Amino acid sequence: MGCRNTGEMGSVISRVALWRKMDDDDFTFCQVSSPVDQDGLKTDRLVSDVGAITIEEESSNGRRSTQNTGFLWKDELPGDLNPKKQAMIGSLSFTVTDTTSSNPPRELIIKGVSDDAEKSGQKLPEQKNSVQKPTARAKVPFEKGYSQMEWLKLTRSHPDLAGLRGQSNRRLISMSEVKQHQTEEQMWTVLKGRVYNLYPYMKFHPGGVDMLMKGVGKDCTSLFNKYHAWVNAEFLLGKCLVGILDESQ
Ligand code: HEM
Repeated sequence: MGCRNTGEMGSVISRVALWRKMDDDDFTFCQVSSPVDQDGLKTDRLVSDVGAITIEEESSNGRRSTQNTGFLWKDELPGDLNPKKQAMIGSLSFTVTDTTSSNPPRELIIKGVSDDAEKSGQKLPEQKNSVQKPTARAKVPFEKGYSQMEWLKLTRSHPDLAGLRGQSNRRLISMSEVKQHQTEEQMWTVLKGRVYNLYPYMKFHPGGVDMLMKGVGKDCTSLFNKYHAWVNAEFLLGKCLVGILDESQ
């Protein structure tokens, strides 16, 4: 593997590529092609534009503006006392909300103004994106021995977490049958069209037993998605699969 230097590096910022030689684990720095010639993009122009973007913060009681200071945050007051931070990056300006601060809520505003529009004094509409403070998550400390790691270990070692006793887990199951399984050891739920026995997972659920109990005997898909759509339940509960929901009934 090698590298080429095709262009003259006229701009202040030179582009450097890190290449790893596959054969000897050695690392080499070298310049890569000129900003214009490879993909037709005038990247040196972009770099200089970036150097002129404005980042400014707007508080609920008004906006301050500061000069182009290059690609830097400008803090005129120390720490949280400073309601404004600003940096210039060409014709773009950013307003950033600090949702963790105890100050009154501020909004995130990202606006882009073209050089031409700026020069002609023409004002373009601002784009406002409100940033929502996430709701506090109800952390439930897990009991010793009931971490997700322990759960994964159990799924690998337990022969029948679903309680199938030899039955197939591809069987079609009606909703009324799901409702009947709300007993000790058989706590069925429907999640994304599949029927699971939640009983073995109860004490491992990071959201707590009470929360998971809300899903027993019914389709918990919407509750599940409300709290953690990103959780890979198919993987976590794979060994608890009892069957497939029969949606025709
Ligand atoms: C049906 C299968 C379910 C599985 C496999 C499951 C799995 C999980 C996992 C892995 C987490 C940790 C997520 C994280 O830290 O990012 C979690 C948290 C949580 N789950 Fe579930 N869950 C299920 C159902 C439910 C249901 C039905 C509810 C509500 C009724 C619920 C409520 C919660 C809550 C409130 C948390 C937050 C706990 C925290 O932030 O520490 N879960 N769940």
